[in-house]
Amino acid sequence: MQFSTKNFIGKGGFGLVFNGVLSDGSVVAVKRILESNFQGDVEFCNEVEIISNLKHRNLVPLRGCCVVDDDDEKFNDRGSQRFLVYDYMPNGNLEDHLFLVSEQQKLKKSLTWPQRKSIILDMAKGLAYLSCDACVHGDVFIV
Ligand SMILES: Nc1ncnc2c1ncn2[C@@H]1O[C@H](COP(=O)(O)OP(=O)(O)OP(=O)(O)O)[C@@H](O)[C@H]1O
Repeated sequence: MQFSTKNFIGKGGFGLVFNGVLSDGSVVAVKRILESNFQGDVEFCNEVEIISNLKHRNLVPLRGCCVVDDDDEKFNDRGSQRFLVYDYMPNGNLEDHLFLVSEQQKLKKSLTWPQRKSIILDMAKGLAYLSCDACVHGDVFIV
């Protein structure tokens, strides 16, 4: 399965993220998992099912997943490609808003302290919801 580079949004620790549109017209972010050979397809789908049932206003909704068998283009030792499909968040990532690194970003107004406090409280509410549901996030860092 190929994605056009013009739809590339960003890269994270686990894969590349592309912009896409579903048949119902909704805009999504599709993450192509690059390093997924630590678990099998069944475990992967089970975990995705659990996560897709989590609903909270401060968590990006996971719409679903896709596992494609592809022997020609191996992405892991099982020969399958894995994709996670999320609602598309149009305002960019939080790190860029917090740190305004690029020249283009520096032209924007930096977040005020009350805005930053509100963001961190919202993050804490999202994490509290996850911990109540006995999920381990494992990908939140304090910098
Ligand atoms: N749902 C989304 N909507 C819009 N853009 C997204 C979405 N998810 C990810 N992105 C973009 O893709 C980039 C990579 O996201 P990803 O979740 O893979 O990694 P990360 O969380 O930024 O980093 P890491 O996985 O290393 O912790 C993000 O920085 C963001 O710009």
